[in-house]
Amino acid sequence: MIRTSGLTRHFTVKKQTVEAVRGLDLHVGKGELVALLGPNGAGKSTTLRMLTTLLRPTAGTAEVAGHDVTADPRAVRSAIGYIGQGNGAGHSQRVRDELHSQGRAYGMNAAAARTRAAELIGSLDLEAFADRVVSSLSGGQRRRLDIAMGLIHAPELLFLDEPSTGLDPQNRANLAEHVRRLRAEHGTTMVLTTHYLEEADQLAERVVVIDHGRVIADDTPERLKSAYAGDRITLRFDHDRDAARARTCVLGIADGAVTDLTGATLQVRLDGGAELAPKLLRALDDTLVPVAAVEVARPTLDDVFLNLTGRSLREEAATGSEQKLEIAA
Ligand SMILES: Nc1ncnc2c1ncn2[C@@H]1O[C@H](COP(=O)(O)OP(=O)(O)OP(=O)(O)O)[C@@H](O)[C@H]1O
Repeated sequence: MIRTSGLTRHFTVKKQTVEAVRGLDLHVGKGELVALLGPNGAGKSTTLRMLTTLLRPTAGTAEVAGHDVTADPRAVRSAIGYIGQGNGAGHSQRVRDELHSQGRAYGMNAAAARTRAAELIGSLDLEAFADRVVSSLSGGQRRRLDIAMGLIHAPELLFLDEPSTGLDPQNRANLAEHVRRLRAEHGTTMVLTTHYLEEADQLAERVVVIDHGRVIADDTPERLKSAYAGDRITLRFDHDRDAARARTCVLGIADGAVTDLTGATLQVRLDGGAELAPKLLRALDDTLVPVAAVEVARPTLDDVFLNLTGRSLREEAATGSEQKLEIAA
């Protein structure tokens, strides 16, 4: 469905070159559900914009739904759906009519467009404002309308750029449900970008981790976690010196463990943490180091990102949204 080779995009800003996407090789097969995961500015949207023909690559090639994005952008566009970050919907029409017009623009007949619009209004929970004009909707309501607009012609390949941004947890769950249904009922191939770790983890079968315009990992969430991040055991003590002694003890018995000591808290990363935790606690007990609390956590995709880059995606996402709020204010 998608095959890129050395896909590259540069921007020139005030005589400086920004290398937004650097030599991306990506292959997405029919029916796959792939998440592009990465921090703000990693190059996810630029990649999507090239694949959907909104932006010309600086170098490299991309074939989408059997057509070259540069040589045959029209054919690409008619085969795909795209739900962007901005809102594609106009302002003066009612929600229901907007959806209907979008269906007609994709060549659906009036009856089919109306039926499909009604279906999406129901499944994306748009009923309460289906007869209001678009300009009167809140940000979250517009987001849901954008999503319905992208789904109207039931495309075989759907791109979603940060689909859940601006949605409350309830609507995020509705969207996830809708995405799953599209897969199950129509075998729709989907590529979405996100910096919600949980979304990538729960929804995608394959996660492509992007950082500074390059793919740094590409696999199922489970395999990424087992390859790049061990379980995390957090041990808390009453005194800093106990934590330091515990670290020596841990390193003595857990081969390959990575430890992080902060005051009276010791974090230990290792494979098979759940099985090793009782052994660790027994060893600490034997060496008379009293443990105040212990917690074992399975790795997350954030641990994967942290291991690959030394940075936390969660923190970067938080900083990014703060920046956005400052700009908005
Ligand atoms: N039109 C543009 N002009 C100049 N620079 C751009 C343009 N679009 C993107 N960039 C830059 O390219 C880089 C990649 O941006 P991109 O929007 O693709 O990242 P992203 O991973 O989608 O981030 P986010 O999660 O914040 O949407 C960033 O440094 C960004 O500032």
